[in-house]
Amino acid sequence: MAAQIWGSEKRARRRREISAKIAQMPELHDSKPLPFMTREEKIMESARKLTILTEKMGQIIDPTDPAELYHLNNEVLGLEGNPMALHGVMFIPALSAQASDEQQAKWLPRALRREIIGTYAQTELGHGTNLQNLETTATYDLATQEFVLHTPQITALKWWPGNLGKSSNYAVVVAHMIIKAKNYGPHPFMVQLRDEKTHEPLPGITIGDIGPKMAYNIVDNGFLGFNKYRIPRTNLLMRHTKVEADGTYIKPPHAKINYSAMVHVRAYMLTGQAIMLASALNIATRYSSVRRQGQIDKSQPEVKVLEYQTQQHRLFPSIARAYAFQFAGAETVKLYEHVLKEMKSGNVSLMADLHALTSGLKSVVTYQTGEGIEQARMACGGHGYSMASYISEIYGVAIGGCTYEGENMVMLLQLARYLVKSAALVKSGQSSKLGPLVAYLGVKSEPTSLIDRIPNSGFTEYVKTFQHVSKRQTLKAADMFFGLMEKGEKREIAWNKCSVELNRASRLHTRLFIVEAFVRRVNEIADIRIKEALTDLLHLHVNYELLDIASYALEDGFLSASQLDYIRDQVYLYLGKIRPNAVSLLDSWEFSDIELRSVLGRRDGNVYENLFKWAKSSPLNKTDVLSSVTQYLKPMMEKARL
Ligand SMILES: CCCCCCCC(=O)SCCNC(=O)CCNC(=O)[C@H](O)C(C)(C)COP(=O)(O)OP(=O)(O)OC[C@H]1O[C@@H](n2cnc3c(N)ncnc32)[C@H](O)[C@@H]1OP(=O)(O)O
Ligand SMILES: Cc1cc2nc3c(=O)[nH]c(=O)nc-3n(C[C@H](O)[C@H](O)[C@H](O)COP(=O)(O)OP(=O)(O)OC[C@H]3O[C@@H](n4cnc5c(N)ncnc54)[C@H](O)[C@@H]3O)c2cc1C
Repeated sequence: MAAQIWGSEKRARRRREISAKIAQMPELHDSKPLPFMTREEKIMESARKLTILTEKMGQIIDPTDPAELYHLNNEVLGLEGNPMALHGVMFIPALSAQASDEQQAKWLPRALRREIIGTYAQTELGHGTNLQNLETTATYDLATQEFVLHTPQITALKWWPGNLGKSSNYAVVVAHMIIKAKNYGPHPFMVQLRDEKTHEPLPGITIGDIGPKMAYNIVDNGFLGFNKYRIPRTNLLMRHTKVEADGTYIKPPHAKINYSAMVHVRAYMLTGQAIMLASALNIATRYSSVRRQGQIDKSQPEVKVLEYQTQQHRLFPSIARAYAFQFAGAETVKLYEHVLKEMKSGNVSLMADLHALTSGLKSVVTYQTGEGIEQARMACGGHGYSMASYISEIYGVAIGGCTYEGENMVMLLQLARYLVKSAALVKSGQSSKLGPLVAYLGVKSEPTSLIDRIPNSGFTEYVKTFQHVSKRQTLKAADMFFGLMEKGEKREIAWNKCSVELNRASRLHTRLFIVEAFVRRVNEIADIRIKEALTDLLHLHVNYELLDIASYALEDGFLSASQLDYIRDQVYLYLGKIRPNAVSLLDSWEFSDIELRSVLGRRDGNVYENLFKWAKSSPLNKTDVLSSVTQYLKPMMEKARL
């Protein structure tokens, strides 16, 4: 199963080997539980481990393999981030996709050797979503052949970029490029921020940390201002766009090619989200098979809470989602790598499809991951609320994904643009022009669903039902939009008035893609035992998801009430079938105790003894009487007693 999750037996084996090596290297372990550290201590601890990793990485992993590096970071540095999180996630990808060969030769080896630390500085205090209205400017000075970076007012301060505040000395900065008074829109520039020797900010740069956040606090998300700060012309990233010495602008082959670093993260973050969801579920499911509370049959002893159907219903559909996200994520990364290769050689024809797909997936996956993690926390009762479970930290980090890389509503609307264009093709009889991801929009469906009506139909009738609701909602939302415009409404106003319906279409389309990715994977599996376990999970997935969106299929009578009863019964049937496999389905992800950082989710199940040990190690328990008591509470009580 680990081979299915991680992509191959070799990958699963390598992960195991890496974890085993890390287990033998105490210098790479947290020196004390992270929840007991201040933010400064956590940052220090992370930097300490990061430096050792930089030295010893070659002994533990193949540093050229991104999957091994990702695993190493997860184990050693953890999900709260590290001082170089954005260096790997965005800085290097931005340089790789947008810098010319010559620029790459100059900067990439230094970045890869970690001679410099970089980030991606795009979002500003006043604007994040609406990139067209960013306010930082890069004005070309023809006389000196330099760009002058400037922050015209407080809202133009870069705000949020990870590791910008304290760790990075370079950044890819996005600024409006102005040449001879003409604004060419946002472009990426390579900018040195700090002196390489002293790490002091360079003159003309104002920089710092934006303060503590809901989670992810090892990362120093920062602010950055420029006061007429000059960089050479050749620091504009010039793989796709060029500015010649005389100010001549050579435009890129696709208007949005400079957005590729964002698409990179959107494609890769799906597996990251799957891992966080599976981690929280692993903790909650293990704990649920240790925790005993109440009886189902009063004549029997107390049961493990995992025996309760409500507990299973709370956890198992999310287990199925974690697998589904992992499989859909693997497909997306493959597609991204393919499109990136094509893009580098000038073929931009697939960018729109990739953008639409990743926009929808990013939004649905982060939202459902958040839902699943929160359910996992509640499934642990009181102990889930303790930081000893570590689930609240996983939740805080995971839901950041709903916001970064494009706020979810906004990204769903990006997918909706693509769906509406596709709907227009269907309506004008041009279905043959539909891309493969939306081809189903042009296919006539049966008048009613055949779920429960055709024996041994596998998952076909489920997929057709998801296709039907997605198609119907897309065409309905598009009709609403076109109808408003026909009535004379301006395009943008009509769009806003339909946006809730449009986003519903985007969600349904994305959920269909996730179901199909899960079905494709299960169909490929040769090992009969693995196939059987995953088929059960897929049964739960399709039935649970369909029940969740049933109103769309009921409103036009595509599903009947009796079919709905059947679907509901299937959910209960598969909850029971999955129960014996539940812990194993999560243990198969092979998270080590070091990586999970959870007292509740320990592999050995020795929860109570370790909870007590953990509590005793709380800094508050260093003394029996706190100074807050001697200074305030004790005098208050004494006064009251007089
Ligand atoms: C581990 C944790 C790490 C955390 C890392 C987090 C890092 C960050 O958050 S970095 C900052 C991320 N910021 C964002 O994601 C900002 C979100 N905003 C955007 O991406 C854009 O403003 C966006 C896409 C919403 C709108 O862009 P805009 O330029 O205004 O275009 P818009 O007018 O809406 O669309 C124009 C066309 O471009 C297309 N388009 C937009 N983006 C892309 C793209 N990336 N690829 C291809 N086409 C695109 C649209 O589909 C549309 O096509 P059409 O006209 O055919 O329908
Ligand atoms: C943990 C974290 C890490 C980050 N890291 C980085 C980084 O490394 N580099 C970087 O540059 N940035 C980073 N960001 C910033 C992040 O990318 C932005 O916060 C994000 O893109 C959302 O933009 P915003 O803050 O402007 O939200 P807003 O757009 O102000 O969103 C507020 C509300 O307005 C709605 N809204 C906005 N526009 C529309 C619209 N057109 N239609 C409908 N509704 C709309 C949204 O849906 C939302 O409900 C990070 C943010 C976080 C939380």
